[in-house]
Amino acid sequence: MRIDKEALIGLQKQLVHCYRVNYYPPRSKPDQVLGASPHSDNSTITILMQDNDVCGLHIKHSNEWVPVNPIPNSLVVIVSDVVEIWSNGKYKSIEHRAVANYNKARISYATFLIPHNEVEIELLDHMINPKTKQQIYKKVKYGEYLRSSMKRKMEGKAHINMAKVGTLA
Ligand SMILES: O=C(O)CCC(=O)C(=O)O
Ligand SMILES: [Fe+2]
Repeated sequence: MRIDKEALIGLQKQLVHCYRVNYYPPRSKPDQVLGASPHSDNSTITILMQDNDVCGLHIKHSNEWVPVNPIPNSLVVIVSDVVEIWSNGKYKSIEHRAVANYNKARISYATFLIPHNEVEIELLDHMINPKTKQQIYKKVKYGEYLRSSMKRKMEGKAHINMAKVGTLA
């Protein structure tokens, strides 16, 4: 995003990490249950650790669900909504879901890096395309963005619309 590390940390005002452990019990009919519904994360970035040998995470790519199979001793870094807003849609938050497995339990550990509640997130001026000058996102207070997205049920990326120009918050 053509921004140095210190400035990036400054934009968050405070480095807050939220942590979630997801447990997907074994299923006899995995295609009839959904582990985690399609969503993008409302954080800045998410760092995910998955079991070394149990698959379950899928990302949406070109309108298809693509499995992200675990690579031993590796972490998955997920670009999330705040980066999409800062970059005016250039770096998109990735839509993902988790599916259950036949007779096999899975655990994933997610760390969400989020800005301080009072921080106003808005697109960075230098991320505006000089040709189109189009501004996709408006200024939103992170705490309000977080609360508004948590009030909704997870429906892909529908919640990021509240930060779009022309949408009444
Ligand atoms: O279990 C997974 O692989 C995904 C979990 C997830 O998307 C989340 O906790 O936000
Ligand atoms: Fe997620």
